[in-house]
Amino acid sequence: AVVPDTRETTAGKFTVCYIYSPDLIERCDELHKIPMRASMVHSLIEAYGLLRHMQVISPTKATLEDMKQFHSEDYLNFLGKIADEDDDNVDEEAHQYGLGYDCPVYKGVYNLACLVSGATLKAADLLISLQARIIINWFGGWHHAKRDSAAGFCYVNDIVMGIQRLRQRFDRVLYVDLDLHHGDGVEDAFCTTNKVLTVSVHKHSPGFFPGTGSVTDVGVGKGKYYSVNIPLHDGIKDEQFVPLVCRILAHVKDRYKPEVVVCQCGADGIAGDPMESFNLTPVALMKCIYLLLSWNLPIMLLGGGGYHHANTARCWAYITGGVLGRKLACEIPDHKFLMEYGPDYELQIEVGNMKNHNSIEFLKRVYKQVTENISHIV
Ligand SMILES: CN(c1ccc(C(=O)NO)cc1)S(=O)(=O)c1ccc(-c2ccccn2)s1
Ligand SMILES: [Zn+2]
Repeated sequence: AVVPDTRETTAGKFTVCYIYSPDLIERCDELHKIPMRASMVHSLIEAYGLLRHMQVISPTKATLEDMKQFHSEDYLNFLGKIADEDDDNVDEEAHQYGLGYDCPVYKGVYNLACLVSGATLKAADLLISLQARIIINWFGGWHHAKRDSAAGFCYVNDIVMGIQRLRQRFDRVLYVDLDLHHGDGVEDAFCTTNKVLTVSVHKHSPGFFPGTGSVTDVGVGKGKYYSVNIPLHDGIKDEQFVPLVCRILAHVKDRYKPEVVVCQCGADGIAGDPMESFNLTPVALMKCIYLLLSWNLPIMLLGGGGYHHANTARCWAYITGGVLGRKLACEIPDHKFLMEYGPDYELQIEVGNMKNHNSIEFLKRVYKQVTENISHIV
């Protein structure tokens, strides 16, 4: 595996920036589906002593103007209205903006939107200003949110805003989505342009959220063939996932010659996740990220899904250590959330024994279709 050098950059002492602020963590801890996950991720990275090897950058809140670059004013005004307690007819309108079940209405949601968007915009600004080559933001990666609605636990699409910001300085942006779910919100935002190439590898099965992202979904108009989808079935393991994804990414790199990379590293495909779909270990994500790092392009790593909180923290701490070229102890270090890592208290995640529904023939067919699509990239 290629490990990036940690030589000093021209601009500063550190090659790797880590986006963090207590306020950002507290807001993310309030997220309905992943309570306290943000604190667990940050605490484990801190407990492994990794913060001293990175430049820790506190994000600024996105303004309404910033968020209007992607989201509709109506939607943002509605999120703002929720913040005002006295407005009780919020519930009727809520559903038209995708708020309700999966994205519950709650008072702090506008503040969350500003912080989460600001964090990824800050990451983009750091890459644009050449202040660092690798930016880590485990509190972003909300890939389902649409221009005028929340979706799939995502209230705002920080990734789309970050990519739009990167486009002010870079001509061709590559977006890679390693989350279990199709990165539909990001693909939708850029499916008509050849200036952003989106690659999403995900579970694609009847009735599985969000249902989009088939291999024939290639983008439209000028964006045709600049949306790449790698649909998979339940049970895929590292040994099949890594060569498939890395070979496809290598083809994309050769054809598209991206200038900057954004990678969503959702951990809900890791064995043991309540989504019970893929059977990956963090090593699979790490190997895909090492390939991206080996290209020596400016890159932003984002979080995303991950519903086994301890495994998600294990995964992103492991990736953070890998990016820094530092080996992490197998034993989870003592820290505030140590008890969550029982009974083995180890960093490593054992692969599960679920059935693998991805036959060799199926994977060969997907690979053939995807590389056929990519061959049209000019
Ligand atoms: C809204 N859904 C999403 C949306 C996005 C994600 C995601 O992680 N996207 O990256 C996950 C579930 S959903 O309908 O599939 C589910 C809601 C609740 C689910 C659940 C809850 C507990 C255990 C297993 N699944 S899945
Ligand atoms: Zn997901």
